[in-house]
Amino acid sequence: MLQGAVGVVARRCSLGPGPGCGKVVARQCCSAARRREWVPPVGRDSGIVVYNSRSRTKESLVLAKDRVATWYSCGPTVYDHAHLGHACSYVRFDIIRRIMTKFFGIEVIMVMGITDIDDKIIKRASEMNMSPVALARIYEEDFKQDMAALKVLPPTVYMRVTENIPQIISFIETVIANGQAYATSQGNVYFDVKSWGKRYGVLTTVSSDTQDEAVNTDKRHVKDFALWKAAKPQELCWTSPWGKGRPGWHIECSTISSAVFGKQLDIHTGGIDLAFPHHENEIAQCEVYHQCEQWGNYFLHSGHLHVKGSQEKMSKSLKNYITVKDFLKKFSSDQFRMYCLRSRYSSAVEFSDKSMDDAKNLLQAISSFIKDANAYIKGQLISDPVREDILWERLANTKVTVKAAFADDFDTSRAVAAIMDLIHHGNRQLKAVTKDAGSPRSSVVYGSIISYIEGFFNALGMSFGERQVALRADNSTVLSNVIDELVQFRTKVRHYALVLPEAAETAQQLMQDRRPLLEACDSLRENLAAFGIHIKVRSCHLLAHLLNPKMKCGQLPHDLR
Ligand SMILES: Nc1ncnc2c1ncn2[C@@H]1O[C@H](COP(=O)(O)OP(=O)(O)OP(=O)(O)O)[C@@H](O)[C@H]1O
Ligand SMILES: [Zn+2]
Repeated sequence: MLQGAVGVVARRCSLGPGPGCGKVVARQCCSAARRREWVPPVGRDSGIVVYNSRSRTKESLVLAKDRVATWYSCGPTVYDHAHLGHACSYVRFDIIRRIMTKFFGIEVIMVMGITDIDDKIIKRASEMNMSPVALARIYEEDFKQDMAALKVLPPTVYMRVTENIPQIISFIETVIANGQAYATSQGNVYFDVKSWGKRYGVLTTVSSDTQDEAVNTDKRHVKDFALWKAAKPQELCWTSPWGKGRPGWHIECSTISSAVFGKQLDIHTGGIDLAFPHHENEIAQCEVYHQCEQWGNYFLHSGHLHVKGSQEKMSKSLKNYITVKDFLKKFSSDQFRMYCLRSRYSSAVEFSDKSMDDAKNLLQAISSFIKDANAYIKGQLISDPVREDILWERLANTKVTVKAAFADDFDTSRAVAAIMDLIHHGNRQLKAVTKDAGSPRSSVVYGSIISYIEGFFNALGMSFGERQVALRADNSTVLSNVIDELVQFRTKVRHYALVLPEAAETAQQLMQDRRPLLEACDSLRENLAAFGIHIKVRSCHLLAHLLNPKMKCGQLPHDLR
């Protein structure tokens, strides 16, 4: 594994002279008025330079904890099949994640939020005459399957919005208590953008200074955005201090990220369309909630995938999309990955048959080189003598170029070009001849080249040659999600069965009534254990307390011991 240069980073404020500036800094050196400037975090330099949308320039990626990156990724809104635009964004970030892990030794802890309640979900569900939650579950599962088919590594955890409503409500309460949001008589809660002032507009140049009174709405100002939306009649909703309703879009990600990582977040990613307003609003909310100066140190945005000749991104609403499933009927995930590798993650890309042909041809060239080199090593391909010294040097240079390209904002196209150049030289030396002159074979250098090239592509989520692994990801992902659902269902049933009233007599009776539920949970746990699935039960003391603060462990139902 190649390791990036690391060192403790204690930096000078980049803002130049000013009160308190110019010395070795933590973040607080800059006045609020100039706060839109990004301040390098204190931590360890990863050895990678990234384009940071927060500072709008390339910066050294400094991680708060040595070789550990906390990463929040905005996930999909699950109301339809994923298309190639989504695939492009998630595959590109998957490549980045793999580069960080495999080439720079960084452990990535990634959280992805799943938007499983929103206007589009509600609309589609009503068209299909089903509940929004059921619809969302179907497309969430579908998304996970598509990602597995594209060999995108799952995040460390997926977090659904609907499973974090109490956390979202309490987050909003804090933003209100900190004076930056207001509830209206109609049961909506808005972020007060105007009074956030110059702090608004971190990622894009937008002004909060609008005099406009909002029309036909209960907002104070046009730019104010919803943290909580009052429910329309018949809509799925949750009870809140502001009445029945549901969360706004931006608050979901702020809450979920904060619930897992607190106020420390190294990397935040999403497609470029999310920079404004979504990420801008997430930043505002989190900085109010955490009362901090800089939430989210690095914002990385992927460029859009366009259909050739179109200015518009591939999108469901524009109906100009190809679903991942349809695409994979014609092409392989390796071919799509190669298509993605050929441009930098942040640039816009055109999708066309020609671009897929180019990706296919490159893969073909790599495969045929690996085949030839293998044949040469085995003595099935006879060649004139090889200049080994040149090849060893080429190989060493390629490794240096690849590492440098990756360290430069994950320049995958330069890295692939370096590999293709190595292949070009490898091929040039393999001059097939019909007559074996008995000269010694240069097996080791070709073996090393193959091993490096295969290692390179495997590290990026692809596979080549004889060692190609048949993926059975689809089934295993479905199974693992089914298990998740089952375990969650069991947890809910147990929690329900364990909540008892204070009055001892009623509690005893209810405990008797609910015993079958707990026994069923118990036997499910035992039965799953037979398949190697172990559900951990919470400690006896905690459960004892839940059940009845006075009850002793031995008195607990079987499942709780
Ligand atoms: N054409 C595209 N190219 C690249 N990334 C895209 C494209 N379309 C969506 N994304 C990204 O996919 C991720 C999930 O997006 P989301 O589920 O919100 O889809 P969406 O933007 O609603 O899609 P659509 O516009 O098709 O309705 C986001 O990070 C978004 O930026
Ligand atoms: Zn988000």
